[in-house]
Amino acid sequence: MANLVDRNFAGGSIGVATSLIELEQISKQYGRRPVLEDVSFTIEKGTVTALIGRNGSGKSTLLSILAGLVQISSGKLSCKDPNLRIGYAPEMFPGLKLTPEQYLRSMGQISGLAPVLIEQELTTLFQLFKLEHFRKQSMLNFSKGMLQKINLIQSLLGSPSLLLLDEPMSGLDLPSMNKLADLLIVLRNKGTAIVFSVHEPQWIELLADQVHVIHEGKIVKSIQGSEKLNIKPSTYILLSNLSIQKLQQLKEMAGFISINTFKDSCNIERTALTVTSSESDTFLRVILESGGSIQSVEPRGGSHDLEKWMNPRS
Ligand SMILES: Nc1ncnc2c1ncn2[C@@H]1O[C@H](COP(=O)(O)OP(=O)(O)OP(=O)(O)O)[C@@H](O)[C@H]1O
Repeated sequence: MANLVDRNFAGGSIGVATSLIELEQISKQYGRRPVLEDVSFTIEKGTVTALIGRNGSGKSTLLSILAGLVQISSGKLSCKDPNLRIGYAPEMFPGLKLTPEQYLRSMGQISGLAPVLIEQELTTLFQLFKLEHFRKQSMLNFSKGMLQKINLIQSLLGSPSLLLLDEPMSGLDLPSMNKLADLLIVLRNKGTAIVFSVHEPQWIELLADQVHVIHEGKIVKSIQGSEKLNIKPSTYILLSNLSIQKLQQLKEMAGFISINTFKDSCNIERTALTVTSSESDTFLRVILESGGSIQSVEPRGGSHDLEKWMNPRS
């Protein structure tokens, strides 16, 4: 797995389109309650599909269905590749008593991987996610970000041909996010199909070949190719020392795009805030006036008009 990637490859796809999975009007109900309705799309080899939508819109349910863990109530799900190997990183990963090594070796063995291959891959992946020094420690005291890295490593073992990631950037610090993004681009260019749920627009822009917007269990918009995305500049603000109430206030301000709290390498809690560039001055003023500290402010490429997409009635 290379660490260096030409980011300009993002947004393209390789070779002739080969379908791995086709969903035709699938629906899912829990009891009488519809959670997904008439969802249809195809997953092609060597492409990245982003699922976006508000909390509770059905993204995790759709990923669990693709992972084969949840049965559909109606419709048709066809797997076109009899040798399809699926890697799945669910949204929640519990802290276990086991060490990362014990857990990941067991997961590799359960998936039928040879012990030698498991060791090779673990060495590479522990290095990539900077977890070499933690491989023999109990995961009970791991931070959210460390657990997320273990969750991701588990999904990557055995070079899956379909990688399903439920909010993969959640809890990661910025360097780890960038490394993961680089790795996903490498895998995509090698032919892996990736489907991920995401809230942060910068990852959609960087990674996605197509985007499905889910609202109340239905796909309300599908966008193919980054050139059709509605782009506007965004600003990434790294900050600390704000109360939960103040962070909530930021979320409700015009121009808010996404927020992610994580612990940095010195175990200090930081918050990464992405906002539209046109509103960034207002956010900076509110953060400082509320007693927060600002560590960095960076312009980001384009972001998408997620609010508009995710709220089709507005
Ligand atoms: N096992 C379950 N039993 C009953 N209802 C469920 C179950 N799993 C999910 N739901 C409901 O299905 C709906 C969709 O949930 P889902 O987790 O798929 O949404 P999501 O888009 O992934 O949300 P988030 O962004 O918060 O993770 C929610 O209303 C949720 O409460």
